[in-house]
Amino acid sequence: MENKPNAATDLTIVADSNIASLSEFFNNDTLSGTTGRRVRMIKVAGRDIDAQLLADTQPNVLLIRSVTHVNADLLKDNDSVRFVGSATIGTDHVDQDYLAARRIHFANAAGCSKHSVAQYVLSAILTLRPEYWQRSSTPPTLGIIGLGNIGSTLAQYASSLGWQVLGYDPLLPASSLNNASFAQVIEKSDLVSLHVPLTDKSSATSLAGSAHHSSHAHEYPTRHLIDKNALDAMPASTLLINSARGPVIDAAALQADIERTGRQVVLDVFEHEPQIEEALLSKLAIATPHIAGYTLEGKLRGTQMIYDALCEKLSISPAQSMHQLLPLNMFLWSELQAHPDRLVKFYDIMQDDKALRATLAGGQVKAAAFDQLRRDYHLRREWQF
Ligand SMILES: NC(=O)C1=CN([C@@H]2O[C@H](COP(=O)(O)OP(=O)(O)OC[C@H]3O[C@@H](n4cnc5c(N)ncnc54)[C@H](O)[C@@H]3O)[C@@H](O)[C@H]2O)C=CC1
Ligand SMILES: O=C(O)C(=O)[C@H](O)COP(=O)(O)O
Repeated sequence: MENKPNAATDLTIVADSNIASLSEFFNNDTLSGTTGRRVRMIKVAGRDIDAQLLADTQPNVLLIRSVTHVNADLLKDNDSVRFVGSATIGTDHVDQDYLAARRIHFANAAGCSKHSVAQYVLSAILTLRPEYWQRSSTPPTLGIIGLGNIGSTLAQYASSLGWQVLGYDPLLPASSLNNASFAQVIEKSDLVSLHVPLTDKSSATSLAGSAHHSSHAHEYPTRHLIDKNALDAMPASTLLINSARGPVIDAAALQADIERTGRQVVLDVFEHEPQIEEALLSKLAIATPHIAGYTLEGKLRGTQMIYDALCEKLSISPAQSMHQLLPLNMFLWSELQAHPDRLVKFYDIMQDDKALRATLAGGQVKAAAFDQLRRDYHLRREWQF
Protein backbone atom coordinates (compact mmCIF):
# COMPACT_ATOMS: atom_id res chain seq x y z
CA MET A 1 0.00 0.00 0.00
CA GLU A 2 2.75 2.40 1.07
CA ASN A 3 4.50 2.22 -2.32
CA LYS A 4 1.42 2.47 -4.50
CA PRO A 5 1.52 5.70 -6.55
CA ASN A 6 -1.02 8.34 -5.72
CA ALA A 7 -1.27 10.98 -8.42
CA ALA A 8 -2.70 13.53 -5.99
CA THR A 9 -0.08 13.26 -3.26
CA ASP A 10 3.04 11.84 -4.92
CA LEU A 11 5.71 13.77 -6.77
CA THR A 12 6.80 11.13 -9.26
CA ILE A 13 10.21 11.63 -10.86
CA VAL A 14 11.63 9.62 -13.73
CA ALA A 15 15.37 10.25 -13.88
CA ASP A 16 18.41 9.14 -15.86
CA SER A 17 20.32 6.95 -13.40
CA ASN A 18 23.56 8.56 -14.64
CA ILE A 19 22.65 11.86 -12.94
CA ALA A 20 25.04 12.35 -10.02
CA SER A 21 23.72 12.15 -6.44
CA LEU A 22 20.09 11.82 -7.52
CA SER A 23 18.89 10.43 -4.22
CA GLU A 24 20.74 13.06 -2.18
CA PHE A 25 19.09 15.89 -4.10
CA PHE A 26 15.62 14.50 -4.80
CA ASN A 27 14.05 12.93 -1.70
CA ASN A 28 11.24 13.56 0.77
CA ASP A 29 13.39 15.82 2.94
CA THR A 30 14.86 17.92 0.14
CA LEU A 31 11.68 18.30 -1.90
CA SER A 32 8.39 17.53 -0.37
CA GLY A 33 8.85 19.09 3.09
CA THR A 34 6.74 22.15 2.46
CA THR A 35 4.49 20.68 -0.22
CA GLY A 36 3.77 17.55 1.78
CA ARG A 37 4.13 15.40 -1.31
CA ARG A 38 5.87 12.03 -1.16
CA VAL A 39 8.74 11.71 -3.63
CA ARG A 40 8.63 8.62 -5.81
CA MET A 41 11.89 8.28 -7.75
CA ILE A 42 12.24 5.96 -10.75
CA LYS A 43 15.83 5.69 -12.00
CA VAL A 44 16.35 4.42 -15.54
CA ALA A 45 19.20 4.35 -18.06
CA GLY A 46 18.79 7.52 -20.13
CA ARG A 47 18.41 5.67 -23.43
CA ASP A 48 15.56 3.60 -21.92
CA ILE A 49 13.35 6.57 -21.15
CA ASP A 50 10.58 6.25 -23.73
CA ALA A 51 6.88 6.97 -24.20
CA GLN A 52 5.89 3.56 -22.83
CA LEU A 53 7.82 4.14 -19.60
CA LEU A 54 6.12 7.51 -19.17
CA ALA A 55 2.73 5.92 -19.81
CA ASP A 56 3.45 3.27 -17.18
CA THR A 57 4.83 5.60 -14.51
CA GLN A 58 3.03 8.93 -15.15
CA PRO A 59 5.85 11.14 -13.81
CA ASN A 60 5.37 14.80 -12.92
CA VAL A 61 9.06 15.45 -13.37
CA LEU A 62 11.52 14.17 -15.95
CA LEU A 63 15.24 14.51 -15.21
CA ILE A 64 17.56 13.71 -18.09
CA ARG A 65 21.08 13.99 -19.43
CA SER A 66 22.10 14.31 -23.06
CA VAL A 67 21.14 10.85 -24.30
CA THR A 68 17.36 11.21 -23.85
CA HIS A 69 15.57 12.93 -26.72
CA VAL A 70 12.68 14.99 -25.43
CA ASN A 71 10.22 15.90 -28.15
CA ALA A 72 6.71 15.21 -29.44
CA ASP A 73 7.53 11.54 -30.00
CA LEU A 74 8.23 11.15 -26.30
CA LEU A 75 5.51 13.38 -24.87
CA LYS A 76 2.59 13.62 -27.28
CA ASP A 77 0.52 11.01 -25.42
CA ASN A 78 1.58 12.17 -21.96
CA ASP A 79 -0.18 14.72 -19.78
CA SER A 80 1.64 14.16 -16.49
CA VAL A 81 5.08 15.73 -17.09
CA ARG A 82 5.17 19.40 -16.03
CA PHE A 83 8.92 19.87 -15.56
CA VAL A 84 11.89 18.64 -17.60
CA GLY A 85 15.38 19.20 -16.21
CA SER A 86 18.53 18.31 -18.15
CA ALA A 87 21.66 18.14 -15.98
CA THR A 88 23.71 19.16 -19.01
CA ILE A 89 24.94 22.28 -20.72
CA GLY A 90 23.98 21.17 -24.22
CA THR A 91 20.29 21.17 -25.12
CA ASP A 92 20.29 19.84 -28.68
CA HIS A 93 18.45 16.73 -27.44
CA VAL A 94 15.46 18.79 -26.27
CA ASP A 95 12.78 20.35 -28.47
CA GLN A 96 12.29 23.47 -26.41
CA ASP A 97 9.68 24.92 -28.78
CA TYR A 98 7.55 21.85 -28.24
CA LEU A 99 7.92 22.07 -24.45
CA ALA A 100 7.03 25.76 -24.49
CA ALA A 101 3.97 25.09 -26.65
CA ARG A 102 2.86 22.45 -24.14
CA ARG A 103 3.69 24.81 -21.22
CA ILE A 104 6.10 22.26 -19.78
CA HIS A 105 8.82 23.99 -17.78
CA PHE A 106 12.38 23.33 -18.95
CA ALA A 107 15.68 23.91 -17.19
CA ASN A 108 19.23 22.94 -18.12
CA ALA A 109 22.54 23.36 -16.34
CA ALA A 110 24.19 26.19 -18.25
CA GLY A 111 27.90 26.41 -17.55
CA CYS A 112 27.91 23.57 -14.98
CA SER A 113 31.08 21.93 -16.30
CA LYS A 114 32.77 24.87 -17.97
CA HIS A 115 36.00 24.49 -15.96
CA SER A 116 36.04 20.70 -16.40
CA VAL A 117 35.77 20.95 -20.18
CA ALA A 118 38.38 23.73 -20.34
CA GLN A 119 40.71 21.58 -18.20
CA TYR A 120 40.10 18.60 -20.50
CA VAL A 121 41.13 20.71 -23.51
CA LEU A 122 44.25 21.99 -21.74
CA SER A 123 45.18 18.45 -20.70
CA ALA A 124 44.88 17.27 -24.30
CA ILE A 125 46.98 20.12 -25.64
CA LEU A 126 49.69 19.90 -22.99
CA THR A 127 49.89 16.11 -23.27
CA LEU A 128 50.44 16.29 -27.03
CA ARG A 129 52.52 19.48 -27.00
CA PRO A 130 54.27 19.80 -23.62
CA GLU A 131 56.52 22.48 -25.08
CA TYR A 132 53.56 24.90 -24.77
CA TRP A 133 54.12 25.00 -21.01
CA GLN A 134 57.21 27.07 -21.69
CA ARG A 135 56.81 30.80 -21.87
CA SER A 136 58.55 31.78 -25.06
CA SER A 137 58.80 34.83 -27.25
CA THR A 138 56.50 33.11 -29.76
CA PRO A 139 53.68 31.62 -27.67
CA PRO A 140 51.18 29.34 -29.42
CA THR A 141 47.96 30.77 -30.78
CA LEU A 142 44.80 29.08 -29.53
CA GLY A 143 41.77 29.56 -31.75
CA ILE A 144 38.45 29.25 -29.90
CA ILE A 145 35.21 28.87 -31.84
CA GLY A 146 32.26 29.71 -29.58
CA LEU A 147 32.97 32.12 -26.72
CA GLY A 148 30.22 31.27 -24.25
CA ASN A 149 30.78 29.72 -20.84
CA ILE A 150 33.36 27.11 -21.89
CA GLY A 151 35.14 29.04 -24.64
CA SER A 152 35.63 32.12 -22.47
CA THR A 153 36.79 30.00 -19.50
CA LEU A 154 39.32 28.23 -21.73
CA ALA A 155 40.56 31.65 -22.86
CA GLN A 156 41.29 32.56 -19.22
CA TYR A 157 43.48 29.48 -18.75
CA ALA A 158 45.24 30.16 -22.07
CA SER A 159 45.95 33.74 -21.07
CA SER A 160 47.37 32.61 -17.73
CA LEU A 161 49.83 30.46 -19.72
CA GLY A 162 50.80 33.44 -21.85
CA TRP A 163 49.21 32.05 -25.03
CA GLN A 164 47.70 34.21 -27.76
CA VAL A 165 43.97 33.71 -28.25
CA LEU A 166 41.96 34.20 -31.43
CA GLY A 167 38.23 34.00 -30.73
CA TYR A 168 35.25 33.75 -33.06
CA ASP A 169 31.59 34.03 -32.01
CA PRO A 170 29.26 35.72 -34.50
CA LEU A 171 26.47 35.94 -31.91
CA LEU A 172 28.45 38.07 -29.46
CA PRO A 173 29.72 41.63 -29.89
CA ALA A 174 33.33 42.17 -30.96
CA SER A 175 35.72 42.35 -27.99
CA SER A 176 39.35 41.75 -27.07
CA LEU A 177 38.44 38.03 -27.02
CA ASN A 178 35.93 37.98 -29.89
CA ASN A 179 38.65 39.34 -32.10
CA ALA A 180 38.76 37.28 -35.32
CA SER A 181 36.78 35.95 -38.25
CA PHE A 182 36.11 32.25 -38.72
CA ALA A 183 38.69 32.20 -41.55
CA GLN A 184 41.33 33.89 -39.37
CA VAL A 185 40.84 31.38 -36.54
CA ILE A 186 41.08 28.47 -38.97
CA GLU A 187 44.09 29.77 -40.89
CA LYS A 188 46.19 31.39 -38.16
CA SER A 189 45.89 29.16 -35.08
CA ASP A 190 48.29 26.48 -33.85
CA LEU A 191 45.39 24.96 -31.93
CA VAL A 192 41.66 25.14 -32.68
CA SER A 193 39.11 24.19 -30.02
CA LEU A 194 35.35 24.03 -30.68
CA HIS A 195 32.85 25.24 -28.06
CA VAL A 196 29.61 25.77 -29.93
CA PRO A 197 26.20 24.20 -29.37
CA LEU A 198 24.90 21.86 -32.07
CA THR A 199 22.43 23.85 -34.14
CA ASP A 200 20.77 23.44 -37.50
CA LYS A 201 19.64 26.05 -39.97
CA SER A 202 16.02 25.55 -39.04
CA SER A 203 16.65 25.41 -35.30
CA ALA A 204 16.31 28.50 -33.17
CA THR A 205 16.11 26.71 -29.86
CA SER A 206 19.41 25.02 -29.13
CA LEU A 207 20.90 27.72 -26.99
CA ALA A 208 19.38 27.37 -23.53
CA GLY A 209 21.66 29.17 -21.17
CA SER A 210 22.38 31.65 -23.93
CA ALA A 211 18.82 32.83 -24.30
CA HIS A 212 19.99 36.36 -25.00
CA HIS A 213 20.87 35.42 -28.54
CA SER A 214 18.96 32.22 -29.18
CA SER A 215 16.70 33.82 -31.75
CA HIS A 216 19.71 34.24 -34.06
CA ALA A 217 20.98 30.69 -33.77
CA HIS A 218 19.70 29.63 -37.15
CA GLU A 219 21.79 32.26 -38.89
CA TYR A 220 24.98 30.48 -37.87
CA PRO A 221 24.23 26.75 -37.79
CA THR A 222 27.05 24.62 -36.44
CA ARG A 223 26.31 21.21 -37.94
CA HIS A 224 29.34 20.47 -40.14
CA LEU A 225 30.79 23.89 -39.32
CA ILE A 226 34.12 22.14 -39.75
CA ASP A 227 33.74 20.66 -43.21
CA LYS A 228 36.14 19.89 -46.05
CA ASN A 229 36.54 23.59 -46.89
CA ALA A 230 37.43 24.52 -43.32
CA LEU A 231 39.84 21.59 -43.02
CA ASP A 232 41.48 22.44 -46.35
CA ALA A 233 42.08 25.98 -45.07
CA MET A 234 43.61 24.76 -41.78
CA PRO A 235 47.40 24.28 -41.76
CA ALA A 236 48.40 20.62 -41.37
CA SER A 237 50.29 21.47 -38.18
CA THR A 238 47.17 22.82 -36.46
CA LEU A 239 45.86 20.64 -33.64
CA LEU A 240 42.06 20.37 -33.76
CA ILE A 241 40.00 19.56 -30.65
CA ASN A 242 36.27 18.86 -30.52
CA SER A 243 34.63 18.57 -27.11
CA ALA A 244 31.39 20.27 -28.22
CA ARG A 245 29.12 17.93 -30.20
CA GLY A 246 30.20 15.30 -32.75
CA PRO A 247 28.27 16.57 -35.78
CA VAL A 248 29.98 19.96 -35.58
CA ILE A 249 32.71 18.22 -37.60
CA ASP A 250 31.97 16.30 -40.79
CA ALA A 251 33.52 12.96 -39.78
CA ALA A 252 34.09 11.73 -43.35
CA ALA A 253 35.87 14.97 -44.28
CA LEU A 254 37.91 14.77 -41.08
CA GLN A 255 39.07 11.23 -41.79
CA ALA A 256 40.15 12.23 -45.31
CA ASP A 257 41.90 15.29 -43.91
CA ILE A 258 43.91 13.30 -41.37
CA GLU A 259 44.89 10.78 -44.06
CA ARG A 260 46.11 13.66 -46.24
CA THR A 261 47.74 15.92 -43.66
CA GLY A 262 48.59 13.70 -40.69
CA ARG A 263 46.89 16.33 -38.49
CA GLN A 264 46.71 15.79 -34.72
CA VAL A 265 43.03 15.60 -33.77
CA VAL A 266 41.45 15.16 -30.34
CA LEU A 267 37.82 14.05 -30.15
CA ASP A 268 35.66 13.68 -27.06
CA VAL A 269 32.49 13.66 -29.16
CA PHE A 270 31.74 11.83 -32.40
CA GLU A 271 29.40 12.37 -35.30
CA HIS A 272 27.94 8.86 -35.00
CA GLU A 273 28.21 8.62 -31.20
CA PRO A 274 27.79 6.31 -29.32
CA GLN A 275 29.30 4.22 -32.13
CA ILE A 276 32.82 4.91 -33.43
CA GLU A 277 34.45 3.29 -36.44
CA GLU A 278 38.00 2.01 -36.00
CA ALA A 279 38.92 3.67 -39.33
CA LEU A 280 38.46 7.05 -37.65
CA LEU A 281 39.53 6.14 -34.12
CA SER A 282 42.87 4.75 -35.30
CA LYS A 283 43.75 8.12 -36.83
CA LEU A 284 43.05 10.25 -33.75
CA ALA A 285 45.78 11.56 -31.48
CA ILE A 286 43.46 11.33 -28.45
CA ALA A 287 39.94 9.94 -28.25
CA THR A 288 37.69 9.85 -25.19
CA PRO A 289 34.05 8.79 -24.64
CA HIS A 290 32.29 12.15 -24.17
CA ILE A 291 33.65 12.71 -20.69
CA ALA A 292 35.22 16.18 -20.99
CA GLY A 293 32.76 17.54 -18.43
CA TYR A 294 32.78 14.48 -16.20
CA THR A 295 34.40 15.73 -13.01
CA LEU A 296 32.68 15.24 -9.69
CA GLU A 297 32.20 18.99 -9.46
CA GLY A 298 30.87 19.32 -13.02
CA LYS A 299 28.33 16.54 -12.50
CA LEU A 300 27.18 17.71 -9.07
CA ARG A 301 26.82 21.27 -10.28
CA GLY A 302 24.59 19.97 -13.08
CA THR A 303 22.38 18.16 -10.57
CA GLN A 304 22.32 21.18 -8.26
CA MET A 305 21.18 23.47 -11.07
CA ILE A 306 18.18 21.35 -12.06
CA TYR A 307 17.35 20.72 -8.40
CA ASP A 308 17.34 24.49 -7.72
CA ALA A 309 15.17 25.04 -10.82
CA LEU A 310 12.68 22.41 -9.66
CA CYS A 311 12.54 23.94 -6.18
CA GLU A 312 11.77 27.29 -7.76
CA LYS A 313 9.02 25.73 -9.87
CA LEU A 314 7.57 24.09 -6.73
CA SER A 315 7.99 27.34 -4.75
CA ILE A 316 10.08 25.68 -2.06
CA SER A 317 13.53 26.63 -0.73
CA PRO A 318 16.44 24.42 -1.79
CA ALA A 319 17.49 22.20 1.10
CA GLN A 320 20.50 20.47 -0.45
CA SER A 321 23.84 21.85 -1.58
CA MET A 322 26.59 20.16 -3.57
CA HIS A 323 29.11 21.61 -1.14
CA GLN A 324 27.82 19.23 1.54
CA LEU A 325 28.55 16.32 -0.77
CA LEU A 326 32.01 17.26 -2.05
CA PRO A 327 35.14 15.77 -0.50
CA LEU A 328 38.12 18.08 0.01
CA ASN A 329 39.64 19.27 -3.26
CA MET A 330 43.42 19.68 -3.35
CA PHE A 331 43.80 20.30 -7.09
CA LEU A 332 45.02 23.85 -7.60
CA TRP A 333 45.68 25.27 -11.07
CA SER A 334 48.45 27.41 -9.55
CA GLU A 335 50.21 24.24 -8.34
CA LEU A 336 50.00 22.63 -11.76
CA GLN A 337 51.35 25.75 -13.42
CA ALA A 338 54.33 25.65 -11.05
CA HIS A 339 54.81 21.87 -11.57
CA PRO A 340 53.78 20.87 -15.10
CA ASP A 341 55.17 17.37 -14.50
CA ARG A 342 52.16 16.78 -12.20
CA LEU A 343 49.68 16.93 -15.09
CA VAL A 344 48.95 13.19 -15.08
CA LYS A 345 48.20 13.37 -11.36
CA PHE A 346 45.71 16.15 -12.02
CA TYR A 347 44.18 14.40 -15.00
CA ASP A 348 45.65 11.55 -17.03
CA ILE A 349 43.77 11.98 -20.30
CA MET A 350 45.66 9.08 -21.92
CA GLN A 351 44.07 6.71 -19.40
CA ASP A 352 40.66 7.65 -20.83
CA ASP A 353 42.02 7.31 -24.38
CA LYS A 354 43.38 3.82 -23.67
CA ALA A 355 40.15 2.68 -22.03
CA LEU A 356 38.15 3.72 -25.09
CA ARG A 357 40.51 2.02 -27.57
CA ALA A 358 40.45 -1.15 -25.46
CA THR A 359 36.73 -1.56 -26.21
CA LEU A 360 37.30 -1.86 -29.98
CA ALA A 361 35.69 -5.04 -31.29
CA GLY A 362 35.02 -6.02 -34.90
CA GLY A 363 36.23 -2.69 -36.26
CA GLN A 364 34.02 -0.57 -34.00
CA VAL A 365 33.45 0.81 -30.56
CA LYS A 366 29.91 -0.37 -29.96
CA ALA A 367 27.25 1.79 -28.32
CA ALA A 368 27.00 -0.42 -25.22
CA ALA A 369 30.77 -0.24 -24.60
CA PHE A 370 30.78 3.53 -25.08
CA ASP A 371 27.89 3.97 -22.65
CA GLN A 372 29.47 1.64 -20.10
CA LEU A 373 32.70 3.65 -20.02
CA ARG A 374 30.66 6.75 -19.28
CA ARG A 375 28.49 5.06 -16.66
CA ASP A 376 31.50 3.62 -14.81
CA TYR A 377 33.71 6.70 -15.22
CA HIS A 378 36.40 7.07 -12.56
CA LEU A 379 36.39 9.83 -10.00
CA ARG A 380 37.92 12.94 -11.51
CA ARG A 381 38.19 16.28 -9.73
CA GLU A 382 37.96 19.79 -11.13
CA TRP A 383 41.04 21.94 -10.57
CA GLN A 384 40.49 25.13 -8.64
CA PHE A 385 41.26 28.12 -10.84
N1 LIG B 1 32.05 17.08 -24.10
C1 LIG B 1 31.38 17.39 -23.02
O1 LIG B 1 31.43 16.68 -22.03
C2 LIG B 1 30.58 18.64 -22.97
C3 LIG B 1 30.19 19.29 -24.12
N2 LIG B 1 29.46 20.45 -24.05
C4 LIG B 1 29.08 21.13 -25.30
O2 LIG B 1 29.73 22.39 -25.34
C5 LIG B 1 28.83 23.34 -25.91
C6 LIG B 1 29.22 24.73 -25.49
O3 LIG B 1 29.03 24.92 -24.10
P1 LIG B 1 29.00 26.36 -23.40
O4 LIG B 1 30.19 27.14 -23.76
O5 LIG B 1 28.73 26.17 -21.98
O6 LIG B 1 27.72 26.98 -24.11
P2 LIG B 1 27.29 28.50 -24.22
O7 LIG B 1 25.89 28.50 -24.69
O8 LIG B 1 27.66 29.23 -22.98
O9 LIG B 1 28.24 29.06 -25.39
C7 LIG B 1 28.17 28.66 -26.72
C8 LIG B 1 28.64 29.81 -27.57
O10 LIG B 1 28.68 29.38 -28.93
C9 LIG B 1 28.32 30.50 -29.72
N3 LIG B 1 27.93 30.08 -31.07
C10 LIG B 1 26.74 29.60 -31.51
N4 LIG B 1 26.80 29.34 -32.83
C11 LIG B 1 28.06 29.66 -33.23
C12 LIG B 1 28.74 29.57 -34.46
N5 LIG B 1 28.13 29.16 -35.60
N6 LIG B 1 30.05 29.95 -34.50
C13 LIG B 1 30.68 30.37 -33.38
N7 LIG B 1 30.08 30.50 -32.18
C14 LIG B 1 28.78 30.12 -32.11
C15 LIG B 1 27.21 31.17 -28.95
O11 LIG B 1 27.05 32.51 -29.34
C16 LIG B 1 27.69 31.02 -27.53
O12 LIG B 1 28.38 32.17 -27.09
C17 LIG B 1 27.47 22.86 -25.38
O13 LIG B 1 26.40 23.32 -26.18
C18 LIG B 1 27.59 21.36 -25.41
O14 LIG B 1 27.10 20.88 -26.64
C19 LIG B 1 29.12 20.99 -22.85
C20 LIG B 1 29.50 20.38 -21.68
C21 LIG B 1 30.22 19.15 -21.64
O1 LIG C 1 26.69 19.02 -20.47
C1 LIG C 1 26.75 18.61 -21.64
O2 LIG C 1 26.28 19.22 -22.61
C2 LIG C 1 27.40 17.33 -21.92
O3 LIG C 1 27.81 17.04 -23.00
C3 LIG C 1 27.53 16.42 -20.78
O4 LIG C 1 28.58 16.67 -19.96
C4 LIG C 1 27.55 15.01 -21.26
O5 LIG C 1 26.86 14.30 -20.38
P1 LIG C 1 25.78 13.18 -20.63
O6 LIG C 1 24.51 13.85 -20.50
O7 LIG C 1 25.88 12.67 -22.00
O8 LIG C 1 26.06 12.25 -19.55
